[in-house]
Amino acid sequence: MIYTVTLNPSIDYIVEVEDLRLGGLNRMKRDLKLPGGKGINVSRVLNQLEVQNKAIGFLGGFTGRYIEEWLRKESISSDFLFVSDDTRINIKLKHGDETEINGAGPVIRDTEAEALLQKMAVLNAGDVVILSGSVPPSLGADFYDKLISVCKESGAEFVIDTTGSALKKALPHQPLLVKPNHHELAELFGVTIQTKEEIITYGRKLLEAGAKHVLVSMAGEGALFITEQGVYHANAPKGTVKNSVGAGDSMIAGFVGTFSLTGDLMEAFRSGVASGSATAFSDDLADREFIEQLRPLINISEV
Ligand SMILES: Nc1ncnc2c1ncn2[C@@H]1O[C@H](COP(=O)(O)OP(=O)(O)OP(=O)(O)O)[C@@H](O)[C@H]1O
Ligand SMILES: O=P(O)(O)OC[C@@]1(O)O[C@H](CO)[C@@H](O)[C@@H]1O
Repeated sequence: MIYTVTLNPSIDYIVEVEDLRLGGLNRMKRDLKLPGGKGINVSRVLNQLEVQNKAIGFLGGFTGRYIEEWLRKESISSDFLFVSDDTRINIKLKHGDETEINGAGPVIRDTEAEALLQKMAVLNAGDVVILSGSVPPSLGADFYDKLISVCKESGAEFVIDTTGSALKKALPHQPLLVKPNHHELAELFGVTIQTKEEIITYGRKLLEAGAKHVLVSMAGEGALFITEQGVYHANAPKGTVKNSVGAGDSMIAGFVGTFSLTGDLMEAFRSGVASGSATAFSDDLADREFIEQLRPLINISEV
């Protein structure tokens, strides 16, 4: 079974304005509320790919109920822990460019945190746990360490999609996959990255530190896949970007979902890129039909 863990879900409030006037009254041209949070996005795309999975994490308040109801309507299996504070609302402002304003997240009490760890007792060897996104500040920076320990004790594999020291600390525990974008990779090492060669150099360092597979996404430039066997590049198809929020999560869903169904790394890579691009070219996350349409357009070559 694949589990996605979203410690800090959100309603993504997508707001489009014609011309952003800071300090003035702006009227929305269009707005849209979507369930969000990285693990939830991964679950929604896995569901499109008909890969069985369960979404877990914390939800709270009216915003949490909105997300729970949405997931129920999409028949996404979930087992969230309900907390007393409200799940956050993240603003995604489209004004020619994309500006994001993400909330810090609700207060999670110690008893609630403990109860989530208890839920993880269902894990078995062979399961894959996808740990994605930020950690609400009240949980403490080491909460991912605790979740990783639970995964390791049960023999489950884990994927981690986060940044900074939480990602660094996870590497020696041999995550099945890490997927920084090229900016996050540069930030992780405190460098600026200009070329594909530099991405490969720093991507390899993640392998050396323990990751089993490394995907470095580069938005419209596609992605690099770095493994013990070699380094591969995939192009991204061309299209009109509608909403790139969740493109990275879709890529993880495509990769992990296809890898779990086929065990084929190159097909998983292809599926990851097709899913990421299908989301970038959609208002909401990618649907199955669009992912299938883009899949043949992805060319993979060894670097
Ligand atoms: N402009 C684009 N054109 C085509 N494909 C795109 C574009 N942006 C994203 N993608 C696809 O999605 C994948 C992941 O995108 P990106 O590198 O932006 O990840 P990310 O920064 O983690 O995304 P996000 O944080 O917005 O979810 C890319 O490798 C590519 O396949
Ligand atoms: O604040 P975090 O947890 O880092 O990121 C949260 C978030 O920006 O990530 C998703 C897209 O990847 C959105 O659905 C959501 O709003």
